Amino acid sequence: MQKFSDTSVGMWSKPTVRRKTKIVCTVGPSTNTREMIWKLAEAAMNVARMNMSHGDHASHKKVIDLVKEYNAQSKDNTIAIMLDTKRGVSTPTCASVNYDDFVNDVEAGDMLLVDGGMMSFMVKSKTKDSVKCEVVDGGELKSRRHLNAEEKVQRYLQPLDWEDIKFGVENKVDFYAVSIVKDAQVVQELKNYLKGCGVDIHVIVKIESADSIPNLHSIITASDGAMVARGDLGAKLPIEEVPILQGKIINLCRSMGKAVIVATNMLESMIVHPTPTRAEVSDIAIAVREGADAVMLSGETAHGKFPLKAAGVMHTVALRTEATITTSSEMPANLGQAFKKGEEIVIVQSGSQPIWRSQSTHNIQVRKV
Ligand SMILES: Nc1ncnc2c1ncn2[C@@H]1O[C@H](COP(=O)(O)OP(=O)(O)OP(=O)(O)O)[C@@H](O)[C@H]1O
Ligand SMILES: CC(=O)C(=O)O
Repeated sequence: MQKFSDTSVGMWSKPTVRRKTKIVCTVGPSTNTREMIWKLAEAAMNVARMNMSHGDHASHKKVIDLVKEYNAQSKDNTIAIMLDTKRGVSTPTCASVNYDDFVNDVEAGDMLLVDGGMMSFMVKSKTKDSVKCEVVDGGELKSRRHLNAEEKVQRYLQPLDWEDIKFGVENKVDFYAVSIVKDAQVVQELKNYLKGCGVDIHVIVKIESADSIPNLHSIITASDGAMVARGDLGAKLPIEEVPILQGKIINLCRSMGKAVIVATNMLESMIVHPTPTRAEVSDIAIAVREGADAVMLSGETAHGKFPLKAAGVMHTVALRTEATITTSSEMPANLGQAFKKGEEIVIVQSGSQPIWRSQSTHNIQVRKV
């Protein structure tokens, strides 16, 4: 059990000035109590994310109920609920992968990246149900680490994903974040299913594989928004491509009137330290200036020592950065282009979910017709 030295919520009572960029907080062992959800909600959280790689349905249901309880009693604040359907891997002694076709999808010579590239294994041989590897970059294999097989694992919705999706429908969540979407078909399949269930759950595609990059436009068109999942992106593509892709995905989403979340490592050092690095602060400010609708905390709020401080830093940095964005000097990239004399334009208030856009600086998207 974690010991929390984070008693700092009193430092920032519920913000009186409205922040426009939304904050997604991953709820985990550090924050899954009534007290912590209340404090996070009052401090900064707009969306509670549950990572289905960890915990079980019973523990996630408890969090969903607490968030709904908070919403029911709160007069002026609503927290949205997001299920991240990603599934994890491994036990501490012998790695096992809960991906059905894993053995068929890898070949001798493939490099497997573990825990966002912290370790790598080269595939040597395989049997009907196991894969033998040589350790290339070693390290400590903790439980439930992610494993990426470079470009080989072609992802589609797995039986376990469907269990999570049905769980989300039963519990009326607001968003799914769907992992490793290779093409728009996966999104369509899910959207059709949700339509059949008569529920209004928005689908956020996680852009986290090189495979999805050529199909970005169609994937995002089919979805309600995208998440720049920098952890996996950085494990599968050269790391220097990540900030470039972040800018591209944000611009694309904005030009299409879709929500966009920037995720992973935003305040990573605050998992163990009470203050962030200056680089982390800049990272949040850059995402806000680039036009992200939301920024996300992962381990910082899920299992960190200072979840409330981390949420507070994200709040103040986003708020301060927004104050420097003026519509005259910092118009979205697509605006100048759209307003050429003689061209027809449509102005759309993007996103039907007020949780994302109603108070956003980035809420008006313009595109050519
Ligand atoms: N519901 C939970 N129960 C237990 N631990 C959790 C839970 N949610 C998150 N964690 C812990 O917090 C860490 C960070 O959460 P996060 O959602 O970033 O997951 P991740 O496994 O690192 O990867 P990803 O974000 O790529 O899915 C996890 O690795 C896990 O140790
Ligand atoms: C959030 C996530 O899944 C990633 O960054 O890979």
